[in-house]
Amino acid sequence: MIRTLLRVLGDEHARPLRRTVALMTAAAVAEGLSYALLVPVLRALFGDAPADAWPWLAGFGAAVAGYAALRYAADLSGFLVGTTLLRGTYRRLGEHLTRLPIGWYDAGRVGEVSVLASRGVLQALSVMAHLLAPFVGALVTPLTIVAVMLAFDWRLGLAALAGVPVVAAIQAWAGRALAATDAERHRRDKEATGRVIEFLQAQPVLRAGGRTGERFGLLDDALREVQRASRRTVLAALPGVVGLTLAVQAMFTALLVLGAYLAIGGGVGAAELPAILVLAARCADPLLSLADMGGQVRGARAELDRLDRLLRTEPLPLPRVPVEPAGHGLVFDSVTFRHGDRVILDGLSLEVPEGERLAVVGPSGAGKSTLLQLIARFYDVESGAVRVGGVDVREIGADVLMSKIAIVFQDVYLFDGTIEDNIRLGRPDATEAEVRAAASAARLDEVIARLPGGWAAGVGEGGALLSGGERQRVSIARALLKDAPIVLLDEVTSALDPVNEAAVHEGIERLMAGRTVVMVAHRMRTVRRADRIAFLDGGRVVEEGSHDELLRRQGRYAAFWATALTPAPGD
Ligand SMILES: Nc1ncnc2c1ncn2[C@@H]1O[C@H](COP(=O)(O)OP(=O)(O)OP(=O)(O)O)[C@@H](O)[C@H]1O
Repeated sequence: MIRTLLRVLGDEHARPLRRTVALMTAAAVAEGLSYALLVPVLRALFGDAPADAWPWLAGFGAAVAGYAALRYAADLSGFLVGTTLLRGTYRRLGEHLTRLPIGWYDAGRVGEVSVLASRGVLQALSVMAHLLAPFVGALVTPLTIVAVMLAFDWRLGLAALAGVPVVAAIQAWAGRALAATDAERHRRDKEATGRVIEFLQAQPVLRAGGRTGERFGLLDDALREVQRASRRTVLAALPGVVGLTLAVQAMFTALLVLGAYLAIGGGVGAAELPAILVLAARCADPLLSLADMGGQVRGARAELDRLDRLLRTEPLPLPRVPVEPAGHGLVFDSVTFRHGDRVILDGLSLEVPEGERLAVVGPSGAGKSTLLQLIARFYDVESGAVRVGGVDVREIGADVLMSKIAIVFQDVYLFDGTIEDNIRLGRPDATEAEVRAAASAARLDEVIARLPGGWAAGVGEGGALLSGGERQRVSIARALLKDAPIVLLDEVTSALDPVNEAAVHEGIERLMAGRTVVMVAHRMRTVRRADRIAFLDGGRVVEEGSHDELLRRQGRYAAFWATALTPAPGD
């Protein structure tokens, strides 16, 4: 477990962690030894010269004080290391998540990562802060006591030692029995969290469709399954707990009988027997707590394994020697890309010279958005290459690549802060005047003037307090502020009212000026702004040219607009 912990956290934490475990072990040994001194103390007290007990009592006091100091140092170190590790783990997890391909983030992952990041990491690392010291104590203190018993009377010592494999076997058996139910409970937990997130996010759709009750039923079922799985886990843990309790009591009874037998035969002094029984009782307590702690340690270990698996998911490989792109032209060179088994782009080749505006048109699902995502390296291609400024995007440093690209997506996500905070994300070191200029260029002034708090008004989680068009304008201002030479636009005006649409178009026109642009277009008005159009279908570019050229050709592009512009019956 310590090895997994170190793999998860990195070697820089190895020394403090090892020091903490060493302190905990020393404290546990000191505890065992302090109990052991009871034997000579009692022997002297009940012997011929009770005054001989004084030095032993002083030794006992010193041992207890030593144990207390070591325990304090071990607990403090465990707590400090635990909190440092917690911070380090969150940072490591955060950094790793930002490097994973966007394609990794499917719906199931959201639930999984939420559970892991909230409860999982805490549970895994609480072991360090709260559980490791008692756990080490529960193992090491009884072993020390057994060693001392061996020194006093080998027969009683051997009898106590015989219990060690029994306890270990019961612990291992209980662990195996629980592993399956633990995994099932975790799976149910993840499912339920996914359902909760879906239920919350889909509220507008559910209410509009009158399906709230139905989906709540599914959520309720998932929560009931969690409850059942938890009950199964508790039931599966029961034989282990009862087995351990019985084994420890049986050991204690056996020691009592053996001790009495030896005392009657004169093999053990009458004063030593109670002392040895006190030691045996001190052995039993921590062993019994093992059953309880074992479950928590196992749970923490399972979380740690999950964290380890997540951290070992391959991020997009970073270039060993990053190359600086020379210019801002774009090239797709025989690019093939799949989502799972499905080929989305099939040997696609395309060129966008620096400063040109290319519109990508095609039927739904043709891979238009995927094309944009490959330029920003949200995924790596299967074969071929995407080049920016003549350099394969895999050879460009991630920061450099992202600094060259501004993206305006269909779905705009705003963070719960002010409009200014959200625009500033485009370039955090921009001056206030620059942020305001970007806001004006995206025609956000009128939106800000309407908001009760003006510039200081919050936009709500996900930008919920703004309309769709207003959110689009914020994302355009963000892109304007970024002032990147390449602009990627995923059709942004599909569902806007005329006022918002005009404002958004105006912002976009400023955003595109003098830059290399690739825009996914569903509207004729957007397409006509492009220098060139690529019509995508079946994973390839099937037609390429200007709007007028392609219309004259009377091919797929012309047919596409003819269908798109034909009013539906009843319109
Ligand atoms: N993360 C994903 N996992 C699996 N398949 C995906 C994923 N993202 C997209 N796809 C599939 O890839 C195909 C291309 O998607 P893409 O979004 O690029 O199409 P598009 O041409 O932009 O479509 P639209 O015009 O409808 O937005 C679609 O069939 C989609 O179902």
